[in-house]
Amino acid sequence: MSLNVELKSVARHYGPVKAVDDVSFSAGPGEVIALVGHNGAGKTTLIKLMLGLARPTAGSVAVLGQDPAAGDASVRRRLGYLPENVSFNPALTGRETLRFYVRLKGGRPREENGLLERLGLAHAADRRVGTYSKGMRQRLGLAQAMIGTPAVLLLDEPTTGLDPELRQQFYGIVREMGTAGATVLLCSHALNELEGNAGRVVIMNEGRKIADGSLDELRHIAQLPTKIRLKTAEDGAQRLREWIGEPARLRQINGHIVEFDATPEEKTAFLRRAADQGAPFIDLDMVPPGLDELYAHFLAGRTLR
Ligand SMILES: Nc1ncnc2c1ncn2[C@@H]1O[C@H](COP(=O)(O)OP(=O)(O)OP(=O)(O)O)[C@@H](O)[C@H]1O
Repeated sequence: MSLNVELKSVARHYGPVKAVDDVSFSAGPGEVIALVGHNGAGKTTLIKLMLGLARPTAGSVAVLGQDPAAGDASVRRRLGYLPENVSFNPALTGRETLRFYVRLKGGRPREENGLLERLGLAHAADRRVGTYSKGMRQRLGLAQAMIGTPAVLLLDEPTTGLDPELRQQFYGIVREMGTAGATVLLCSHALNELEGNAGRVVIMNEGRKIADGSLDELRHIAQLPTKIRLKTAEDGAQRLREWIGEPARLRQINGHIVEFDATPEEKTAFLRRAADQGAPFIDLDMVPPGLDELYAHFLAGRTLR
């Protein structure tokens, strides 16, 4: 598979601060990747390195096969970037703003109109940006990043200021971009919404990459327990408790719902036993560890490599 982004042992130091330290990372077409980490973990610096706005102190960065800091305009045109804090000239309309960026980036003539439509801003296209809500400005920022259908899209905290419905629309657009072959890197603190919207997660801590993989891969590495929640008939809780055994592990949620944590092996053994013996429950939910739990696990010091 060809790679759209390839970082090899990259470091970026600012005096004594190791903003990025020995990070290797590659991404191919169609990958939607969540880049997560505490404040100051090095996420924005990584994005700046990929944009060519910062040069590595050590190691190499290649985006679309080129050094992004070398100033090759053809590579820059194929990169889309939504900064953390978008700011536009409030006196220009949405359409004028986008038209300006389309020209700057060498986009298609009148490309702004399709983008305004796609981002749900057509109705406000001729209003001044100064009158836009935060969510509208954010969508205008995304439209700007999508000019020229970029092969690599770098989005820093893209859903800040968007309400839940707009967030869903936003992730719909991100999925479409990924399906069309773009590499999308989403930098965010909103772990719960990244789950299900990013196929791969990269966790940064103090400039270093401490985990990298799909949620399933990270779950496999972390070996965190799955929550098993069982529902019984109104009068069946006691019988279920006795059947499961190990009362100390059980959490009684209410009169007929019991929950416990199971390692991957215990989960399989439990399901086998339930199928063989006809367990006394009427419904079962299994909740695997979420990204927030995996994040906490990897930050606790168990590094991937
Ligand atoms: N131009 C700079 N000069 C000095 N230090 C810098 C510079 N840019 C970043 N840093 C430092 O490098 C570290 C990583 O910063 P970076 O902005 O990459 O983190 P981040 O993960 O994006 O954080 P946040 O989630 O708060 O945006 C921080 O300690 C920051 O203060």
